[in-house]
Amino acid sequence: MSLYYEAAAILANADNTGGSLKSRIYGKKGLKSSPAHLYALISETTKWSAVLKEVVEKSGILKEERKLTPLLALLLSHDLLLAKGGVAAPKDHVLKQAILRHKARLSAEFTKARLKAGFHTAEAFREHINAGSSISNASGEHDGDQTTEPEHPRWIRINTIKTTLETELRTTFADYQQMDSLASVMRAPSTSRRLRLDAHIPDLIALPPRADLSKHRAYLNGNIIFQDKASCFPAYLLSPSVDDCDVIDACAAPGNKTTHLAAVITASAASQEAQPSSHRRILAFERDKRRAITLAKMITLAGADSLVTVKGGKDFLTVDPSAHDYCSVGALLLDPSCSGSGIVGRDDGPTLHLPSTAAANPCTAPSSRPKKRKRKAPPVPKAADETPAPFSTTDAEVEENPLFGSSENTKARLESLSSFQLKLLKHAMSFPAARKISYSTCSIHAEENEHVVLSALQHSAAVGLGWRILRREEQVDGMRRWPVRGDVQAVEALPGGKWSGELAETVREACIRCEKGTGEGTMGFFVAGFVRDGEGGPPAVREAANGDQGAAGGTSNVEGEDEEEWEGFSDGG
Ligand SMILES: C[S@@+](CC[C@H](N)C(=O)[O-])C[C@H]1O[C@@H](n2cnc3c(N)ncnc32)[C@H](O)[C@@H]1O
Repeated sequence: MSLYYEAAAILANADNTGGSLKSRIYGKKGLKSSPAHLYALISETTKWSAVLKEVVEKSGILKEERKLTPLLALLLSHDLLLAKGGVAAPKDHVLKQAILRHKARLSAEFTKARLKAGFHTAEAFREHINAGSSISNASGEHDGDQTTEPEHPRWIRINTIKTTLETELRTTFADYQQMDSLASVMRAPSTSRRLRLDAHIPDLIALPPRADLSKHRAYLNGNIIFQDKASCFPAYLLSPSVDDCDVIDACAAPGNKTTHLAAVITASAASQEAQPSSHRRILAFERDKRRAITLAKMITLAGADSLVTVKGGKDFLTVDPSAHDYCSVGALLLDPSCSGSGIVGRDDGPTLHLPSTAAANPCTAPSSRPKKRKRKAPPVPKAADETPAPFSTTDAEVEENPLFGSSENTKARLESLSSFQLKLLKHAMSFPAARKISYSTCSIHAEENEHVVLSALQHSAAVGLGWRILRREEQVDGMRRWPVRGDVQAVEALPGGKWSGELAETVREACIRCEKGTGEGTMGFFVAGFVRDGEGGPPAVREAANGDQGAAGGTSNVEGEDEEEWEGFSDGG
């Protein structure tokens, strides 16, 4: 029986493997247990670990059972108390016997913990923990659906390709009350009928945290799309006009920003009485073939097929900007793979709470059992009271956390990501007719954000081509009004940088940041816009194009394919 030993070893992560829990389990060679079983056991145990820690400590079993490490005790007590099939081991197995000896005591402590948390039934307790809620408001202070801390709202983008805000307010949200403040929505129970029209992004609404519309017809038919507010910034900031002709989404899957772009373009064409689909295209690149399939499905669901051409399995960096097909590309949206450090629920996902070996049942005598162990127990990770568990199990699609590991790993990873991101940005700048670019990440790290922007701005090719930052006062209304701007220290701290004074302030003001965990209800995010002034532009270039026009500056970085891997889609939903 290796399940519990294998699960403990994975949790301990002694070899410091990077990546999400899922990728670490499924990528591990030579496992005896089923990866699915391991994953379920570890994630469920982690979810319950705050409760189980207390149960294990109060029962005093760690003092009595020398075969049990804190990790094994957590995993086994989880299965004993909560798994349908109980402990998954033959009845004479040493671990099963060790935990079963204390079944009555553990069950009693578990019931005490439930009652202390204010739940009169096991089902209610289970629901509470499954909803990702903590037990910090225990001790009888449990307040039902009402939460005390602001949570992340459920952001809904109205898909204006298929419907309108007014129509949805009249139908899908007919029985909802429009609130004056986001706070009153963020603090409301998930089932409450409250909404808030967003103050910055058109056609975006906030619903209470965890509001579940996933089975609603409006969601299933693509009239509404779940998309974090911050994730709506890039397409809105870019706001390509009819004059911008074709638009590239360089890193498109799963397609939140592509479909938003399509909606923005459709709206701008309607306001200018132009026909979007007859002249304009969105070219959506996605180098991962599997993810390109998801992208295509999302585009169809959003009703954007006539506008979007999916370039599935195609690496944007290998595209020749001077090729005839791209001569009318006037705007590019770049939302490359990043560390994902801004994603809500990534670093603050389920935390593993380890029972302390020092905690003993005051009624239990210290163990006199022999110390000899047949099997070397896996090393014990730091208790999560000090350090969060190195993974998040919040989103099936967002499954890499490349920054897990030592600080050297983090530094190296950030360097590799930012050099990939810069390469992508410089490549985008080399499209001959391009006049607008938006660059975004769901990272909170300056290395992936302000530093990439500044490095691009001071790159000779960008300077030669006339690229500059899109200043705050030039931005679309909602972005201009958004209060959180670039980080001053990040701007001034660019290694080897010359950014200070007025110039630095202009760039800092131009950069847009979102912070997670604030009353704004966004994830951590960064976006900046670039523009190029001057003559030319897509229609003129298109007319003049003869298929062999060279890319000015020739910065198409196709050499040395980037080693960067898929880090997960940026939106967390
Ligand atoms: C952060 S996600 C994009 C999320 C997307 N913009 C959205 O809003 O739904 C980055 C995506 O870019 C893809 N990607 C990374 N490098 C690429 C490249 N060089 N060319 C094309 N796609 C790339 C990844 O496979 C991944 O699907």
